[in-house]
Amino acid sequence: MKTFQEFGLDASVLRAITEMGFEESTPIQEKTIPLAMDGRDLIGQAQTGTGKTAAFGIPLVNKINVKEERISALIMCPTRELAIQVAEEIEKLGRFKGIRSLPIYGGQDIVKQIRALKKKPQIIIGTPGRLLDHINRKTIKLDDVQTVILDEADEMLDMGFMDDIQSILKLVPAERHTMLFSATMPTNIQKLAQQFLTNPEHVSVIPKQVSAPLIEQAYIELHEKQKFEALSRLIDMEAPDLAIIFGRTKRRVDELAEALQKRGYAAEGLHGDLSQNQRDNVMRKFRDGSIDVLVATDVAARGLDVSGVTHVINFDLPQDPESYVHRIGRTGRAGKEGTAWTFVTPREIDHLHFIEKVTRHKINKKPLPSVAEAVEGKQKMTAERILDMLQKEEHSEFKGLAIQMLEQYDSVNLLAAAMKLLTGDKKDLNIELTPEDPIRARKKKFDVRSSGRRVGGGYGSGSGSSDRRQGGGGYGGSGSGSGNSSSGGSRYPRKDSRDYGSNREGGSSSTSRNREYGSNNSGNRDRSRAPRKSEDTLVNK
Ligand SMILES: Nc1ncnc2c1ncn2[C@@H]1O[C@H](COP(=O)(O)OP(=O)(O)OP(=O)(O)O)[C@@H](O)[C@H]1O
Ligand SMILES: [Mg+2]
Repeated sequence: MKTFQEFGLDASVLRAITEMGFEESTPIQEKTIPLAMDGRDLIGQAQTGTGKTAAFGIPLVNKINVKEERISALIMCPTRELAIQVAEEIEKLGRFKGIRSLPIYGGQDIVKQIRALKKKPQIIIGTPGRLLDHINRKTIKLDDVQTVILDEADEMLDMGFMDDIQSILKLVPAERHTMLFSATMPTNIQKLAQQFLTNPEHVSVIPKQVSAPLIEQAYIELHEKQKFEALSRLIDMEAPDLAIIFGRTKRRVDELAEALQKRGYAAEGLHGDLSQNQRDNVMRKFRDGSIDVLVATDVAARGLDVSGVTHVINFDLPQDPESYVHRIGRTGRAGKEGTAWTFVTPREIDHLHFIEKVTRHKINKKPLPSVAEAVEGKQKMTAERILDMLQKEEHSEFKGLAIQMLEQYDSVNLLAAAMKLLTGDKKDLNIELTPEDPIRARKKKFDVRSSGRRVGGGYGSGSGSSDRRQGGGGYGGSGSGSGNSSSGGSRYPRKDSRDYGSNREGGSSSTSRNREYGSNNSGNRDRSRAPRKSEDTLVNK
């Protein structure tokens, strides 16, 4: 791997990279940075957690002229959380150079944003809907934009942002540098690239396995009713530093977060029905460790990067392999190890095997954790906490008392009693969650063709039987020929059960919302735009 010194970057950018603790470039960075520094348009594809943000962030920050008082770069992201996260990374990269960047997303006070825009940021990181709001209000002008980056482009299109993205791109001067990053390369992404990129270089760093290799994957077969008990035991047994638990619906997430709190875990829920403030708060707490369990819908599956997530638990099986890959990709990031557990009810086993097949990764079956294992895990945790305290030497005020007690009592008994107190008893509350329907593979519908398009193809797997009618320039089975309009019936409705609608920015522009939700003719998108009831009733049954 190349060191960052070898790219010929600005000293201030190098300093920022060093301060961020990056020593070597990741494969996607090694490939994209030189191309981007040459001003080449590019399409980038790489596994989760491999540094795609810095892959475009570094050359971008390197190139920006800090004297510029107008917006010279625009980054588009699908969700608010991602806009904030990407903005933070850009901010870090640009710190010593003095670059001004600003995230712009729906749900945040627009007046505040307008005020912040007056500080003349050079880089705007935004979600398409809210960006368009500002453009219409003339509070954002794109006349001087020289670089455009689309992050998680496939997700943006799946969320129905195609029209918005096109409107925005049409307003950016044609002479510009454009980079597009996407996990998959379905036809609509290829079309978008054709329309808006100039002779792009395809950069894909796709190993054989779809998911990051550092993630250990396991599943537990159980009944819906056993799930919560199993989860508590699993958390106790594994003692995660930080864990993300995925639930299928918003209701599920709310109930689960509350149930975990009742049991004494520091958990909170994250889904699209929360206000922006609430969402920011939850993410802040999770990042700073004041909660260690984040319960989320798929809203948190894409792109989110929280360091120290050691465990991902799929409380409910994800709807499709792609979602599985993104969910588990929240751990095992940046060269660290992680563990992913998935709960599967007996009726969902076929679907799990389908996920294994498409991701080409074996998911090992594990038994339900026993009470003994849970207890042992908790005890170990307590011992670790004590040793930790010992090392920090912050316990001197107790020493006097300890000496006194040791004169009267046996040391082993004393310590055991203290440990029991510290471990605490799990409150044995009876927790009942509303059951979710199982996901089942529709043998016919989950055919290789649709899977090849979404995942196999997207990750360049090109599994032998996938439909390759359109060849799909270098992306294996990507060109399955199921464009939006033709895909309608045969594609499985991957979004229907997701926390989806309100993940979009709650922008103030009703016009753009109408456009986003209403008048597009893609069967797939229309269905996913259905009212929230669809969350609770899986179409995929
Ligand atoms: N060269 C590097 N060395 C060490 N850490 C890095 C390097 N580049 C990026 N990172 C860190 O790796 C983590 C993952 O990066 P990032 O979020 O950009 O991944 P990603 O490829 O966009 O993943 P996803 O597909 O999930 O969006 C971040 O915390 C980032 O700071
Ligand atoms: Mg990313």
